[in-house]
Amino acid sequence: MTDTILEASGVIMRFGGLTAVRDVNLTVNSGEIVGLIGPNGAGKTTFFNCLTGLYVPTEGTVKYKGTVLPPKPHLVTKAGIARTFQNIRLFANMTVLENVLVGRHTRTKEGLLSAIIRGPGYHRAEAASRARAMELLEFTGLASKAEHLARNLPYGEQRKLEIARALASDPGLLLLDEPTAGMNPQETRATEELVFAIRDQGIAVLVIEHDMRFIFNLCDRVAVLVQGEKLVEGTSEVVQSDERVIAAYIGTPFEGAPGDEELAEVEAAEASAEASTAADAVTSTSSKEDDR
Ligand SMILES: Nc1ncnc2c1ncn2[C@@H]1O[C@H](COP(=O)(O)OP(=O)(O)OP(=O)(O)O)[C@@H](O)[C@H]1O
Repeated sequence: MTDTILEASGVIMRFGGLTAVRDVNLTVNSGEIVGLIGPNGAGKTTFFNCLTGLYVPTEGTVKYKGTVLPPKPHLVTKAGIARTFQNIRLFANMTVLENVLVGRHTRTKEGLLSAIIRGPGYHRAEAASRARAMELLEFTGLASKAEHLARNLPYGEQRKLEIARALASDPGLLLLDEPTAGMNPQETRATEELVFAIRDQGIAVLVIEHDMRFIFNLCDRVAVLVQGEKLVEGTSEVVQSDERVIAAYIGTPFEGAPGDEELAEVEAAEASAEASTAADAVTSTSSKEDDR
């Protein structure tokens, strides 16, 4: 039996006359990585915002582990859903470790009074939070940068730090909004590994991404939004070969379509093969001339 942890039913989000999300149903089961793709303006981020309490859907319900979520982001986090944002939202002048500690606050029970008095309970809780935060920095490969200011991290590591901070709330479901935006191919590959490792820790993942290779490698299931509506949903194999998806979004069949890097490699290999054929031709002509 599958264990559904997120269940969005009939979600509609209107902004005045514009309907950004149209009657979308989506589930995420425990242990799953689910992708949400679609062209720019399809409603993906708006849908995420409806799931995380940033927007109250005009219609529809969102349940996490069978309970309707409260329409407040911090309560949604407390319930067990964490997220990252399309545009990095770190505390730039805080250290890497402090950023993760901020993400931990929904899980610390110590109140304001305890923080002011700074009694033994406070110190114990703080030590436990630091230990957990360091564990997460180890997990995301940022431990050696714990004391660096967040703003001094390279871009790819800032994105990783956002993930570490989201994990600090001990979520059961992690929502990632374009986690590889602006990354080079190596960083993208490392992010893919990180998401698999997160899933292996028992955290389900729902991810928005424009990088189709990343999505199709990673996801157990992919849903496609077009103009606010869910057009198709299925396994990577089903979605990437669906004619409607190819027409509406991908443009050309995904299979075998090389990325820019691969294209450059192929062209370089062809150019070098042509050059060596030409060189062979010159050598063989001159050796024929020598033979005469
Ligand atoms: N707060 C808002 N007020 C009014 N319109 C909005 C608001 N947020 C989003 N929209 C509109 O809703 C539609 C869906 O936008 P959304 O950002 O959700 O798309 P998206 O699929 O995430 O796009 P992208 O891939 O470019 O991030 C767009 O037409 C957008 O202009």
